[in-house]
Amino acid sequence: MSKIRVAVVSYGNIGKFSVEAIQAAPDMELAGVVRRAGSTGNNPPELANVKVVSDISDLGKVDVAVLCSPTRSIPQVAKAIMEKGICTVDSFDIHGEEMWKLRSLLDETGKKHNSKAIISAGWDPGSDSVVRTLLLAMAPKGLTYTNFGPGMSMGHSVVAKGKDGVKDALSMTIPTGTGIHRRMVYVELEEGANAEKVAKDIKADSYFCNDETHVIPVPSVDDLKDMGHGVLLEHKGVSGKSQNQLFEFHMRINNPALTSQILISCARAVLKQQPGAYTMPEIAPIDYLYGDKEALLKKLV
Ligand SMILES: NC(=O)C1=CN([C@@H]2O[C@H](COP(=O)(O)OP(=O)(O)OC[C@H]3O[C@@H](n4cnc5c(N)ncnc54)[C@H](OP(=O)(O)O)[C@@H]3O)[C@@H](O)[C@H]2O)C=CC1
Ligand SMILES: N[C@@H](CCCC(=O)C(=O)O)C(=O)O
Repeated sequence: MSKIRVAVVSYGNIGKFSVEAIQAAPDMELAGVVRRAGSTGNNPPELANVKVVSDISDLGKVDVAVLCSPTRSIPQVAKAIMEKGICTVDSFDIHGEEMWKLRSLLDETGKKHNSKAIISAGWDPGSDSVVRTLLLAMAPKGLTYTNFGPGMSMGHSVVAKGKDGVKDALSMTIPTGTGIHRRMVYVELEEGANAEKVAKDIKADSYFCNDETHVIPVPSVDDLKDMGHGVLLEHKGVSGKSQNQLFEFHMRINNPALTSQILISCARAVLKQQPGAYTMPEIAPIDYLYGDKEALLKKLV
């Protein structure tokens, strides 16, 4: 059987780990990497034997594009690629209304151009969304708390890094209980940058404005960086008419490695869907897996 040809779009943390996950997948091959600067950019040594382009059309046949660009650029990047008839997966991490807007946009695009997308497919949103869904099926009434970290939020770090005057940033998520978090943002400033203005810009951003946020200038962000993260998901509720059902889902992880593995599993699943856009809870879990369906189900069920 021919392998699924996968392109990685944007080569930051998630892009790098996505290339590794594709190389480790028995049913996939890397079609190439799409970067803003293409082959003329400063590409790292591990891409020496990989085709690097600035336009996905230069990669020949691509079945799925794994989008590893900053979340706020995803609507534009995904739409343009889906219009070429190529499927996409992304880890867009703005929950609620913004997620729904993206789903609606890509659902319409997919139905028009015969392409498919799985959106918001990292670990949160992503696999945690599936866990939250199952917990509700197990105890429909009750409370769910998602407690992150402590650990590095890639999404928050990208946003802080994007502010004027910031050379590099690390946003640490500190859980304070019942789904509430404190954000410790370490910033390496550009020469002459105004630390107060940088702090104000970060705290005003919608990624940060609802949480207690501290912005701390440091000489080197790299000296502090550790991409570990984790979650404790708690659900206490009612099954039928019986109270006090308590569930916990806990993991400690390398953030980009897990995010990328989930994106690659979604790259396999997306090809099995009808044209349109989906979130992870909408996909049959078996579609994420490599292997014979009957054999897998005999083992898993
Ligand atoms: N749902 C989830 O669970 C998770 C989601 N994420 C999401 O993944 C995203 C990427 O994270 P990460 O890899 O750490 O980020 P990085 O900053 O390391 O990488 C992003 C890459 O995108 C490209 N890029 C940079 N700026 C722009 C721009 N303005 N427009 C388009 N492309 C740009 C660059 O690649 P190049 O130079 O090759 O063009 C850059 O290296 C985050 O925004 C986060 O929201 C991350 C973890 C978990
Ligand atoms: N979307 C997150 C992953 C979930 C953790 C989180 O949302 C946080 O630390 O705030 C990320 O970008 O790393």
